[in-house]
Amino acid sequence: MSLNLGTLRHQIDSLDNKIINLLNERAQVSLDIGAAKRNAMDPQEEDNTHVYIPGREKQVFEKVTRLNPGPLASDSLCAIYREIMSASIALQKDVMVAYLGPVGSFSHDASLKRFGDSVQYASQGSIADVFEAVERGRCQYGVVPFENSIAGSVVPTLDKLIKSKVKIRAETYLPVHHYLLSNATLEQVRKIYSHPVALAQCQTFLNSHLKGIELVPCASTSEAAQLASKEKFAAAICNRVCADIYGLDILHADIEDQQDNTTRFFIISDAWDGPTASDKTSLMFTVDHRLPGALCDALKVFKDHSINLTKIDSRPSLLRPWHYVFFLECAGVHGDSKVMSSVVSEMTKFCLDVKVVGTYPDQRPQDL
Ligand SMILES: O=C(O)C(=O)C[C@]1(C(=O)O)C=C[C@@H](O)C=C1
Repeated sequence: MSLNLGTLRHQIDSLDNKIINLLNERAQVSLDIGAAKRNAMDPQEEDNTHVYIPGREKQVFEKVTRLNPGPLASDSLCAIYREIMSASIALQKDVMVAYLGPVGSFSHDASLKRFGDSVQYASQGSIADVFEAVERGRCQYGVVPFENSIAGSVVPTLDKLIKSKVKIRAETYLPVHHYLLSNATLEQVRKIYSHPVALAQCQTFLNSHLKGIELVPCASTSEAAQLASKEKFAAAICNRVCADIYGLDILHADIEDQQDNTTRFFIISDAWDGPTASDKTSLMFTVDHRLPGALCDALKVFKDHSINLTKIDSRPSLLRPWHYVFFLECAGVHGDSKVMSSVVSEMTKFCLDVKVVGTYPDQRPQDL
C-alpha cells in the first residue's frame, strides 16, 4: 500500500465527502423526527415538545460503543456523537439550557458534556435562579449539582426540589478535579475563594499547605476564579479551564481529597420522559413524626414491592421545627409504572405528603 501523503489526503477528502452527506442525511431524519413530535401534540397548545430525549441518547451512545470497530477510541467516537446529537437537537428546536455560572463552573462543564456545543446556554447566579429560569419557561432545561462523592448532597438543590414543580429528567456524572489558581505565589496567598462544597472536597490539601488562611465561600467555583483574578493576594479553588478564562496561574493541580471525586448533576425540566430499560425514580415524602415507626412503614412499602433504594436524605420541612421531608431515590422503576403508582397510593395512606420529583435513565458509570 502506498504511503504517499497526497494520495492519503485524497482518500480523506473522499471519505469526508461521504461523511458530510451521511451527516446531512441523518440531520434530515432528525428534522422529520422533530415534525413527528410536533404532530403528536394538540395544535391548540403552545409548542412545549421535548427534543432532548435522554433515554434515546443513552441508547445511541451504547450502540456507538458496541459497534465501534476501532482504531477510534470509543470515548472519541462518543464525543463526536455528542456533537452530532447536539446539532440534531438545535435543528429540531431552539433550546436554551440554564446552568450555575459564570462560565467555567463545573455545572457549565457538565452542561456542555450533556448538551454539546450547538444549543444555547444561559448562565445563572445561583441554583435557585436555575430552577426559576426553568419554572418560568425562559430555559427549557436546567443543570444543577445534586451530590458529590466526598461532600454529599448539595443542600440548595434538595431544598428547591422540595418546593419546585420542575421535574428531574436526566442525571449525569462528572469527574471533578480541583485546581488552586492565583496571580500570587503560594506563600503570598492570604485568601481563598471557592464554593463551600469544593472547599469541603479539599480539606486535606488546605490543612497541609494553607492552614489558617481565610476561606471565602462563593456561589460557584467560577465566581471564585473571577473574584480571585481581581485581587492581588487571593486564590481560587476551581476547574482547570478557569485558568485560561480568568487569566490565572496554576499553583497546584488535583488538590481534591480523593482522585475519584465525582459530582452528580440533575437535568431539570417541566416533564420527565418515557420508560427505558433501566430507570431511577426520586420521591419526596413527609411522615407524621408522632407516630412510632412512621418512617419505617414508608420504607417498608418499597421492600414489599422489591424495590431497591439507592439514596435517602432528609431536610427540615420548614413547616414546623423538627419536622422533616425525606428524599428517596429508587432503582429499576419508572415514575409512570404501575408499581410506582401502587407505591405512591400505599404511602399516601400514612404519609402527610408524597411527591414523585423525577424519573430518568440510570446513567451511573459502571466503574462507580
Ligand atoms: O430520537 C429522537 O427523539 C431524536 O430527536 C433524535 C436524536 C438523535 O439525533 O439521535 C436527537 C436528540 C435526542 O436527544 C435524541 C436523539
